[in-house]
Amino acid sequence: MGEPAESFNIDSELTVVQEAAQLITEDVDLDQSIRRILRLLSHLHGLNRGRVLLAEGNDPKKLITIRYSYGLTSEEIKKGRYVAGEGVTGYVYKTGKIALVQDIDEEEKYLTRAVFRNVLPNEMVAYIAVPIFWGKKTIGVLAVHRLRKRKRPFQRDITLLKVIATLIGQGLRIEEMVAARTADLESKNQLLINKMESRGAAHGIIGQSPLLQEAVQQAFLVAPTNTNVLLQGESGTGKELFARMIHIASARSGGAFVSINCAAIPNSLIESELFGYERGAFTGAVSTKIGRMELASGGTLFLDEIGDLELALQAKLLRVIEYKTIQRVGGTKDIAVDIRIVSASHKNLQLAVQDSQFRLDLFYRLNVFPLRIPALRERGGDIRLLAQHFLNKSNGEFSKEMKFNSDALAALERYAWPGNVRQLENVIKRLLLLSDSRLIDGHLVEDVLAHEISSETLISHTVHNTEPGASPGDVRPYMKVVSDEVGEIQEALRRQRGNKTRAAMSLGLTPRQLTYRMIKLKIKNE
Ligand SMILES: Nc1ncnc2c1ncn2[C@@H]1O[C@H](COP(=O)(O)OP(=O)(O)OP(=O)(O)O)[C@@H](O)[C@H]1O
Repeated sequence: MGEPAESFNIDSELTVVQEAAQLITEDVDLDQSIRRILRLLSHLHGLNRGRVLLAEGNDPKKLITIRYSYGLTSEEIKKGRYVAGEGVTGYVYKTGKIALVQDIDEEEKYLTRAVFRNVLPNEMVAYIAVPIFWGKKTIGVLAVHRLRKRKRPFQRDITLLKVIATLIGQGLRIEEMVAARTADLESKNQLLINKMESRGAAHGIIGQSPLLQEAVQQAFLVAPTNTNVLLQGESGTGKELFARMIHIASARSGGAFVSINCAAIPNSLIESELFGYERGAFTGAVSTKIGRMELASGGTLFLDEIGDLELALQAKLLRVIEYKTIQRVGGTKDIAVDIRIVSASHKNLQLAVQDSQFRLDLFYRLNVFPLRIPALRERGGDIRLLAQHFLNKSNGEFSKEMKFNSDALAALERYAWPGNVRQLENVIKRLLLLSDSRLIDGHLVEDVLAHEISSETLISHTVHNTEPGASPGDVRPYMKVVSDEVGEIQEALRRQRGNKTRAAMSLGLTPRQLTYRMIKLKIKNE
């Protein structure tokens, strides 16, 4: 690169600053603008091979790379990567101080990494690097070469470069804000379109993916009939939301929606919960209690985790379906009930039937209309919509105004979500609380997801322990067909250092379900 005529009067400095300010504030293409500024610095002031190095978001490795340059080859650009503290450029990035190397051949810290020495003029060459700030934080470095022999004082170059670095910092900030705003508006837009177009959205079911929309359509198809529905899907996929939607969209919506989780209540208590009891039926039954079946009469009974219901109770449930009557525990009177049953299971009930764990006749009665709720990993585009939905929700809850940048949404989309929508909601809350800027970026998302239990472990777990032919979505990961459940729970507790909530999550259980299983299997949390 030829050196320009020596021109260092104040006018040419003002020209550069003025042009730079104009380019940064007016030009939409920041790429072009920064390159033109670097070109001006070279042509008017002999500040050559200008480069702007930037960190990638909140990169924990603090690596900076050349993002914009003038007069560098693509090979040189590729080589220009520095960890914070490395060489002169890394030093400026790490400390936020200015560096002036009067003779690069004499400076030990100068790495000669991006540009080989023989490419530069065969005379004394200087290197100046100034930090680029974003508020008080150093986000990058602006660096140039110049001939040592030029008469222009270094101090003037440094002052000029500091002003230019400030302008570039502002430009980057504006660009980031515009990008975040655009990403934010785009995903809000999508969410609104979804809410307008999807029938499920009126019931809080967010998602546009074909598999989810198909499930929603089927749910609306079956809702007005009196048919029993069996919802199958992994934990946290939204089975309860579907059950409620079916109830509300049915002619029974004036009646109650009563739900019971068969896995969360000990079998010894389920019977009295479902059927109620008469006063004096057992010690402690001081007054008559109406059971959930009676409460659900005229409405819908949601039996969650039906696969966990023990065989004796399965027989009683079958009787209710057949005769449409119940007897309270300790009672003799038949009480007529008019209930529609929507049941749900993460287990493959057909396999449970084969294993004689579930009655075939009851299975047929419940499975009149099977509805499979897809796992989140099968619902690609829905992750963005759901993430935005939960971000809006959490912003309201915590009085914040956080946004995702596009990297954050892409990182959320790459993850396989073994815990499905429930896990996604938890992760979004955590991101909102952990982010120290209003913009949630991809690195923070990756950090938080790295602490989630690996989906591969869960999925391979699922597949290994499933009978051939069963789809992974049908079996909850923690539920092995041949299971060492005690060992598995102990291991999860050990890994989570005794934290039951986290251990439950890693097993795909709710904390209540875990507590119940621990009591049932006599597991102590040591
Ligand atoms: N499509 C969706 N749109 C919005 N929120 C959803 C959706 N699916 C699930 N959720 C939310 O995710 C959480 C888990 O959903 P839900 O309890 O219905 O799942 P589930 O399949 O019944 O889980 P489990 O099998 O563990 O009982 C709830 O907070 C629910 O509101």
